[in-house]
Amino acid sequence: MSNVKYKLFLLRHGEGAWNKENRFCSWVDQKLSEDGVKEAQDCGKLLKEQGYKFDLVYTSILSRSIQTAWLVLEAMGQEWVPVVKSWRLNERHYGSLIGLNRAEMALQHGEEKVKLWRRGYDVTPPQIDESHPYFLEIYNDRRYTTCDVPKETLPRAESLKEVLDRLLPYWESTVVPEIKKDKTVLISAHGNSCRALLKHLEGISDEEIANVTLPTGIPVLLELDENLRPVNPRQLLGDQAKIQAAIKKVEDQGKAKSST
Ligand SMILES: O=C(OP(=O)(O)O)[C@H](O)COP(=O)(O)O
Repeated sequence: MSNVKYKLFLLRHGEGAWNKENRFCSWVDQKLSEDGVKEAQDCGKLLKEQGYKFDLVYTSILSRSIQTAWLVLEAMGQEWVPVVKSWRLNERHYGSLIGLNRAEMALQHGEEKVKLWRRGYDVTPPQIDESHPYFLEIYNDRRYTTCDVPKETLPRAESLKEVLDRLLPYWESTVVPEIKKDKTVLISAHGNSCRALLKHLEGISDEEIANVTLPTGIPVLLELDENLRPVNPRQLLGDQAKIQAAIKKVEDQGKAKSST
């Protein structure tokens, strides 16, 4: 359409080891699985075939989003494109749920409760504390001394709303000015940081955002007007039947099932 001024790409990283194991990964720094590497490479190939060219890539400071960005750029032959990282694009902090298996949680607490924890817009899970098995691994990691806030003030659990609250200042101050310089931007981030940004850009209601699911490794193209408002519906690029199956798989992760 004629009033499309900017193209923005959002991408949830390729599958990580804990996506496969159906565990809440969040701020634990899992690498991509073998399938996840392939998803990222396939994503890069698709974007290359379709002729897209990036000027700037933003990632979180979690390895799976950075690795995905590298693999996409490599497959596109655009390795030189600058990559900028911020904790503000990190996955939602799942608090004390980190490391737990979703299907087992559904067995213990019921599928509705797990759905609420996963998709309730303003629902913050219980905070992580020092007794949690992954607390030290997260908060003793040197990357969290490099953030634009003191380590002590970093979140200990977040709702999707709180993700948007920490992401929005970065979006406005850092990403938007680059887009307005006509740069084609790829944001290689996470299921929930991308959902938070989509909610903001598309004006999705608190209720409706619960029904938006992003599969791993599938680029989302947003066509925006000069005020960065979407002009056309978002496009998930690739084989639509496969994309629908991948969305269903993510939604089904919260169904009750014993992992033994
Ligand atoms: O780490 C996570 O997402 P990510 O794989 O996009 O980084 C979360 O565990 C996503 O879980 P959810 O789909 O239950 O919100």
